Amino acid sequence: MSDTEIGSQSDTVQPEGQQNDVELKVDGLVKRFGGITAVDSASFEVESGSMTGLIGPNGAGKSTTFHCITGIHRPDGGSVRFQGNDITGIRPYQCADYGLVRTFQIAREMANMTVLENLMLPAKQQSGEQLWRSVMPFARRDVIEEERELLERVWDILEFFEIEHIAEEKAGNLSGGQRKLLEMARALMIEPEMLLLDEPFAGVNPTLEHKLLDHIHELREEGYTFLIVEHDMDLIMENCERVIVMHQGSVLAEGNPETITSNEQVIEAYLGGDV
Ligand SMILES: Nc1ncnc2c1ncn2[C@@H]1O[C@H](COP(=O)(O)OP(=O)(O)OP(=O)(O)O)[C@@H](O)[C@H]1O
Repeated sequence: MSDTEIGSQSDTVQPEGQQNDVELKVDGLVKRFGGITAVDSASFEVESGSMTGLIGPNGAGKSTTFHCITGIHRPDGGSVRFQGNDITGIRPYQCADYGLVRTFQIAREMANMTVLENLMLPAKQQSGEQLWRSVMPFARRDVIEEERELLERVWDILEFFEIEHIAEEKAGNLSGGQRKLLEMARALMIEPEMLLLDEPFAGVNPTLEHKLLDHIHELREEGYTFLIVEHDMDLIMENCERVIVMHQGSVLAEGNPETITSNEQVIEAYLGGDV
């Protein structure tokens, strides 16, 4: 284990050249909003331990697909399987039980909480901490031990993201880039196996963007799986080994960056002929 290793994912790292397992399988996914078919029979797979980019022009259905996978929207058709489990129509709060988590913008009500408090919260919700546990004397030792472990994890994650110095800062006072780091740190508190990142670099300055990318690569080497929606095409092509292109609700192409950038349909539909 490296000093910065914060998860228990290292066991799942695939030796080079070995066929990876499928982590996420989306099959014939459909989501309609009234007369609009936002996701139109989209099918794709994400390999375990991979860094996969999901790209496509505005309105292609990327966010809706994310929402369907993580239970924010209930799909109208198709299925979603995660590590072989059928999670179609899952509730958002159930995702963490499966080890699947997506980053969320820091909600307004969290802005008044410190970075530390923001990190404590998801793990507490996750462990299902209940009031009775803290008032029953026989449970107190457990609670204290749990709190201690939780704080240890919080500080490990703060160190990993190099944001210990802002631990006591209110989330609302952070810069855009620091917020993105906090969003990812919060997701990691849930101890996921796969992270879905929706535009993780939006509004992030180049220095922090590099830092964030380094962290993602480091986590990926530990065995975490990433599916990233991002508008910055170059960034996806340089950092993801696999790219899925959505267009008008469906998957137009899938493959490594080289294949995608030379795919005629992609060039026509998405890149406007300018690769
Ligand atoms: N809640 C909703 N109600 C009605 N239509 C919606 C809703 N959410 C998305 N849509 C529509 O579904 C289509 C797909 O939208 P979606 O946000 O998934 O695309 P996207 O690829 O993420 O786009 P962008 O890159 O611009 O964020 C669009 O036509 C959008 O207007």
